[in-house]
Amino acid sequence: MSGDARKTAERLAYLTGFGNEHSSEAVPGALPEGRNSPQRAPLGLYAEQLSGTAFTEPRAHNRRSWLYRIRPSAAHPAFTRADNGAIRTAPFTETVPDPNRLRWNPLPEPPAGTDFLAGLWTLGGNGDAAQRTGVAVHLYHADASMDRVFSDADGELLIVPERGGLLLRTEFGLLHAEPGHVALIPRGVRFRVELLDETARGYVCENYGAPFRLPDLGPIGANGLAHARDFRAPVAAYEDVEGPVEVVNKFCGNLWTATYDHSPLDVVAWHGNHVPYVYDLRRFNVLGTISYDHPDPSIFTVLTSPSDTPGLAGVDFVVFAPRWLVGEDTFRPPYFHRNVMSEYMGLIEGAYDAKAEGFVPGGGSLHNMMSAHGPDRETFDRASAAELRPQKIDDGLAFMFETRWPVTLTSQAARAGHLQQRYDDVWQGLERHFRPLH
Ligand SMILES: O=C(O)Cc1cc(O)ccc1O
Ligand SMILES: [Fe+2]
Repeated sequence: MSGDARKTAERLAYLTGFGNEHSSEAVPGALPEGRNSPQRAPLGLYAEQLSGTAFTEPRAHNRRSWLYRIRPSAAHPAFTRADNGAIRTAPFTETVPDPNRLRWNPLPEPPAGTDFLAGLWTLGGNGDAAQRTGVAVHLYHADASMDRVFSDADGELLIVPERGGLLLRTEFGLLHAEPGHVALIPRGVRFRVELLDETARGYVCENYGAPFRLPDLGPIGANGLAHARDFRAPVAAYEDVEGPVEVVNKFCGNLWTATYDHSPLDVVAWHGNHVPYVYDLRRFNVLGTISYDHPDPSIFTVLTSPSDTPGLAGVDFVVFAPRWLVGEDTFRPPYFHRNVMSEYMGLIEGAYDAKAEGFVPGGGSLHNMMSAHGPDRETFDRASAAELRPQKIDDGLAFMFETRWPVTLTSQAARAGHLQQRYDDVWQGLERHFRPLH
């Protein structure tokens, strides 16, 4: 934690727009004009392409950036295996998939000196990182800034801070994320997390699949949900540091480490669309009913990672943001349901309208494929009797990672002391009210 880091974070400039062909140079003239790879790159820099999608993927989904750096990334010593800590990767085989409704309290305090990487704790996931399908759900709890640099070859990282601001120093420049924002680090991008407060806590969706993109809007029209212009990418900023820097690389489930003789955050200029970004969830344009019934929460999708079946996401990132409820003759909280998709939910702030108690900021719930869930008894009773005036829900910020495949727990999540033992009880006492007319 440092006051300087906070000042730096609060003064950052950004490039705006989702998926744009951005370009940025920290030193004038560092970006070549009219070509990507001139015979000699400007200012004695090395040109390097970073591909987040195959060269040949459709233009609309293609992600790549060109980086102009002090040393080429190739100039590094061999990686050797490092301890994986509490990080686990798909395929998840430590436990059998569990059909029960599950809920956790927040992660316990980390040992002093725990950085973001050491503080990552995997709850579970699905798919297979090496096949580039599925997700992992992680939580983190850290109390120290990273000295080392991390990159994840297995997937992109959607970081959802719940407590404590973060300064993300990336190859592309700096990003600032506070609770209520999300930050995305694309596959393979090197970064370091500095804490802006005493501790930092939150959630991470590691997406092995297709990069998150904005959902199509269909009949909604050209505007609404998350607006492309609200996504902020960094401007180029580089470290010119000679000297030992530990670089940790997550590859097919294992951490590997190498000590470089320079900082790999040495990109002086870049252009492209495979870039990190931050987004303030409070900018989400929440749409919902203005007549009756509770819309499906797909209406709250911020970002989606499509799978190979149209309409069936590898994972959707969904936010339950402050909004008005005005539905007439409508049970307004989330309905009872069973879903082919699997739902991991977390809470960034306040409360969630389907749960009166027990679902707390920093905690999470898992409602796996077809598991029956919905409002707890207290919420059901209250909402069934409520007077249906226009009502503002403005005391909470919850989110969901909704995935097409069941989430299998790690053994640490299945055995965790912070796993709630009696979650099923929230649906106890939902009495029968059935009264046949004769
Ligand atoms: O609370 C949940 O389970 C998430 C959810 C919210 C909602 O508004 C409708 C369906 C749904 O799965
Ligand atoms: Fe649900």
